[in-house]
Amino acid sequence: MSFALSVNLNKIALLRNSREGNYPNVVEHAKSCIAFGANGITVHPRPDQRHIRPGDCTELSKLVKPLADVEFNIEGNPFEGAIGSYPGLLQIIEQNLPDQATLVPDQSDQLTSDHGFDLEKTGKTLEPIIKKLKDLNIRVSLFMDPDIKQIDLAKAVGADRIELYTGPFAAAFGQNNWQSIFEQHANAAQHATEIGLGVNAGHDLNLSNMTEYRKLPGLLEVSIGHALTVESLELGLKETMTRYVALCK
Ligand SMILES: CC(=O)[C@@H](O)[C@H](O)COP(=O)(O)O
Ligand SMILES: NCC(=O)COP(=O)(O)O
Repeated sequence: MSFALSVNLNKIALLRNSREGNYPNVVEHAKSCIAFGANGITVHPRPDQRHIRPGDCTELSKLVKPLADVEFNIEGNPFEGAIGSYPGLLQIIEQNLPDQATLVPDQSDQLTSDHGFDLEKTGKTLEPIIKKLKDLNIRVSLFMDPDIKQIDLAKAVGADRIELYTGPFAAAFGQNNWQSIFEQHANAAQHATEIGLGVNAGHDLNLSNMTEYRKLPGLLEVSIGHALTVESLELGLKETMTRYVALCK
């Protein structure tokens, strides 16, 4: 059992954006996360630019792409076009050529991601987008609920990987029904692996619930941001990263 840890920097950018200036510095923070063992850096720009901005993607891409063993992952809604100074997710991806693009079916005004794709509705529109990204040598992952039928459709539209949406697991963790939710995720992950899809996971994972989620069969990568940022307030970034790196082994 060993999988990659990609650190999501949205919340570092959110803190920076609360004032003028560049403090905390997102790129310096990325360097520290990498020095403490991160295998990847994730960003999820949104049209309101409340956290990660297009310029951050450029700077982070410059930092991460020359590093052989660290990946850059850009997440977001591919159907979001340009709004004001926001150029749209696909343009950001095409300009920065990340190792991985994780496509997420958010509404533009969503507080955070809260569901996977319904590919019966959006599969046909996604298919050419996925092909275009893959032609640019970008690995494409789709944000999905643990639903076998939908996962089959993810394979059919050409995705390389799925990212299982772990919000409901995280919300249930420690209560009576978390094991049954984990079971659903394990079945979905097993099935995805069997049909040739890689399995990533993310949303509200933390040091506590990762002690169980790390057992997911075939898990290749977790992306973690919100809790990791909060935990580092108490533990410090180095200790927090050290604990995550140990959980990912
Ligand atoms: C797809 C996903 O689960 C994450 O990207 C998460 O939504 C972080 O985004 P925010 O930081 O905007 O909440
Ligand atoms: N893809 C999930 C992600 O990047 C981080 O989500 P969260 O830990 O901020 O909830």
